[in-house]
Amino acid sequence: MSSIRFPDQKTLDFVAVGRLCIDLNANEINRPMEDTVTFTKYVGGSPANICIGMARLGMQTGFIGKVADDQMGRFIVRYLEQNGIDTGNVVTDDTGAVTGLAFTEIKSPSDCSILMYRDNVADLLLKASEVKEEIVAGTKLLLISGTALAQSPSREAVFQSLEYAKRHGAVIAFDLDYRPYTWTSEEETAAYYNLAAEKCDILIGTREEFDMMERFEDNPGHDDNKTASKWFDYSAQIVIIKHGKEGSIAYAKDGSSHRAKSFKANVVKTFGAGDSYAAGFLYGLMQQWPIAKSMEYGSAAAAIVVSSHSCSDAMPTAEQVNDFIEKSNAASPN
Ligand SMILES: Nc1ncnc2c1ncn2[C@@H]1O[C@H](COP(=O)(O)OP(=O)(O)O)[C@@H](O)[C@H]1O
Ligand SMILES: O=C(O)C[C@@H](O)[C@H](O)C(=O)COP(=O)(O)O
Repeated sequence: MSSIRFPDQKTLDFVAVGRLCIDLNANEINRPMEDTVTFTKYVGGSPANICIGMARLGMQTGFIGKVADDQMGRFIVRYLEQNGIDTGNVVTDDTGAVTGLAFTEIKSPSDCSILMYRDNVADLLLKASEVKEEIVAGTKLLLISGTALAQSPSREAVFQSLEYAKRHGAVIAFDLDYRPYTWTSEEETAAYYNLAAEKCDILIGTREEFDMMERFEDNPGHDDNKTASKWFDYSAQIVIIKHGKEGSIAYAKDGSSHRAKSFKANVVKTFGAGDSYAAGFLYGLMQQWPIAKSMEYGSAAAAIVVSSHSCSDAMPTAEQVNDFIEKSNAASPN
């Protein structure tokens, strides 16, 4: 059994809070940005991608965020609605803020980077007073994402969501989603990440992201077990540390640990791996599957997304993930 108990009698399974942006993914792959001239537009932003992933897997979902009052903002809201995501708490900015853009550079299947345009973005202007208590009260699982902690007022909006989630018994997952360019100081970053993490039941991050959080601590060996153990003194029940293609390791409050390998994939680009992994893993936990099976599901969803051109639009359905796992296991048993 999964060690997490989700509340029942809620109208939504999953609500994410944070950024709604646009990804512009290079069409000409395997070359630098300087030589790239055309891009395909997708909805992006890590929490948006995870929410779309959960919706594709059949979960009842909703989003708390802010979009620009422009064509891009309307494109985002329309796409969420087409995917059955409740947009009742997606607020439209009225200050002239813009939509965040992420241009992706795909130099090779293993060498990808992102060029972010994030000055005066609408997503960081979500206010605490704009977070509706009823949407958080009505969900089994709330996901927060670290980038929304980078500035006020979005930072306070995240803490308000956490307060509502605690008040109404929602399980809270934190995808660390550390994007250095959004932050001004490493000390400030670590302080706010740690304050938020103390309140969360599930922490998911890469080794590098946890290293950033351990700025004030002593873990010179970057020991995963040491990293995870600390959080069990707070609210955490599961801590996952991701290691890219090397797979991931989960630690649970009951003292168990679980490793997941990555699946073989025809990798087009590396981004999107973490978001699809989070969606697949959280979906598994919500089915009350054991942690190891949920991790396998997340890894399979990630392999599907890294083999595709987009992040959001490539999020798989449960049927696609099941089929992928079956075929992969048949091709290379164990
Ligand atoms: N090249 C790859 N091939 C197949 N699966 C991958 C690859 N890279 C990552 N994954 C899967 O995605 C998961 C998350 O990837 P990771 O790179 O650690 O996260 P992030 O995208 O947040 O940096 C991994 O645990 C693995 O299962
Ligand atoms: O999060 C963003 O703003 C950009 C994403 O939409 C992007 O495509 C990406 O980087 C996904 O990140 P990952 O899943 O952590 O690899």
